[in-house]
Amino acid sequence: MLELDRVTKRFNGADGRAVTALSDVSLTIARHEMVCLVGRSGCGKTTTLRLIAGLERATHGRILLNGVPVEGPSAQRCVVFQRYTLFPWRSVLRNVAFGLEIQGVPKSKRHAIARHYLALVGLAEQVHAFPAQLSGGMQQRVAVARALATDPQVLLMDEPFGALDAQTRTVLQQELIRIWQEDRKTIVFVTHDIQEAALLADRVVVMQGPPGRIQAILNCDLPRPRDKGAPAFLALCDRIHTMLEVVNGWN
Ligand SMILES: Nc1ncnc2c1ncn2[C@@H]1O[C@H](COP(=O)(O)OP(=O)(O)OP(=O)(O)O)[C@@H](O)[C@H]1O
Repeated sequence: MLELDRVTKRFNGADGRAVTALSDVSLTIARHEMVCLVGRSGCGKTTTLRLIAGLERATHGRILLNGVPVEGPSAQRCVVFQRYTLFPWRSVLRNVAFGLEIQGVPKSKRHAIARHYLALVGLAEQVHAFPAQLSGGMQQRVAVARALATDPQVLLMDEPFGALDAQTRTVLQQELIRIWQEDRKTIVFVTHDIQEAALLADRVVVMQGPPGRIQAILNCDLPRPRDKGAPAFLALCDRIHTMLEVVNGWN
């Protein structure tokens, strides 16, 4: 469904020298797949997401969604960033309805859709609150609901739970799996957290860089829900850890 075909991305660095953020990266992602990108800071994970989102253009190579080249942002490819990027002056309901408003969906319909997704992320009671009245975890749920409300084919998540405490993070991971199983989106998820990758992914893509490259891909075929205490889960975490260690010299 989603194909990165020999993608290279260069930026002009602060010192005027070119930085190769990605070098010749190829990856094919199936419909309904959950793929996690892992790797040390600077290896090109965010750049990969931004290219898929159409927020950046590849220097070389192509990105195809259903065979059609990605040439700019689209409601079909929605990003959830690490920090909740809500409009502070809009209520929760109107934040979630924003993308639909842009698409010209009538008010009653867009509010009904927004309420549906807010209920899905457990915020049915908070529809009239403003972002500043919510906790960080709640704001991030709103961001997830907003991304889902426009029914994108691909959800791009850039460490969406990275700023949250461990307990809230666990709740949102479980919710994301539930929503993904119900909604069957294709998800590309960036994380630094090995447990998170093991919990979520169908495949873990290990990157190294700069220049960013894919060094290894690991299939995670444990049935869901995955039990973090189960020996098979711990073995999977260990395999991801070992791959990162081998690729990046982590320990
Ligand atoms: N707009 C930009 N201008 C110049 N260089 C950039 C730009 N965006 C990214 N880079 C460089 O490209 C490389 C990859 O950055 P990227 O943000 O994709 O890495 P990352 O793996 O997401 O890192 P992190 O885990 O720290 O978020 C880095 O060397 C970074 O400095």
